[in-house]
Amino acid sequence: MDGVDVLLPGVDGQREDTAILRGVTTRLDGPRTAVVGLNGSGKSTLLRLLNGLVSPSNGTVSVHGIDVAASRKAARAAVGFVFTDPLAQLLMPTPLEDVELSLRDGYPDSAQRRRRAVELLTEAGLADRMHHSVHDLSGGQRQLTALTAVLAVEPSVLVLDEPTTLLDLRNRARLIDRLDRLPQQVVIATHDLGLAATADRILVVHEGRLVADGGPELLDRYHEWCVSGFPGEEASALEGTQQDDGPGVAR
Ligand SMILES: Nc1ncnc2c1ncn2[C@@H]1O[C@H](COP(=O)(O)OP(=O)(O)OP(=O)(O)O)[C@@H](O)[C@H]1O
Repeated sequence: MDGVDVLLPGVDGQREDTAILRGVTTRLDGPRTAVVGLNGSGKSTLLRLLNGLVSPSNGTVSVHGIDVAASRKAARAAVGFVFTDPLAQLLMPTPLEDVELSLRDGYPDSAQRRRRAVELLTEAGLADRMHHSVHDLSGGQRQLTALTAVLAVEPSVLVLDEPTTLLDLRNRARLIDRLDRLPQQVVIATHDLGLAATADRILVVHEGRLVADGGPELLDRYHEWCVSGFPGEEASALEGTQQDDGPGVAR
């Protein structure tokens, strides 16, 4: 297991008896991985396998040597997950309380916990919103609050599902800069190809399969596939477009 951060050997991801992913075999060992694919291709399912939110119907998922299905609690501690919809994970009435909740194990002293929570929210640009109801925050402020609460527990892997959908350009740039400076391994599912381009590795998921794996240069090809059809797809939106599988195609 040395050097292996996240390993998915031959995983089939299943949700409520429906097979979504088929035979995904990969090892996510680089610092920044972006998962791209069309709507419904299986990106979120792939991400959810990493912390046991989805269980594989076949194969095993391990994160830093932890078998996710066997040790769900340990996997959830290791894998911080930021959902597309921040309200799905904000449990407390205000950002301050939510971040304090995340810090309860690491900071048993309430005054220290509060100081640390204020510090983290200030760093995230949320100093003037930390006492507001999370329901009164903008979508982007909620998303930044959720990210702050997840990072507060210092997970070793950070998984983000569509983290820029609610952000304005300034906060998007801030997020990209923040992710860039994080020590954690980061895995992102996104339709934001500018964000994906900041990753050192790109995985392309199509119809539940991992169809390509490569560096950021793969994004040009992915863009083309979105327009003209994926390798092996019979119907092509642009007739006569050459579909050269070439390097980078996983299968
Ligand atoms: N709980 C579920 N039960 C059955 N099918 C599901 C369930 N959740 C998702 N699916 C289906 O699994 C497929 C993949 O969904 P997933 O959310 O992984 O896609 P995605 O690539 O993240 O899509 P998007 O870009 O639209 O967010 C979709 O066809 C979806 O309808």
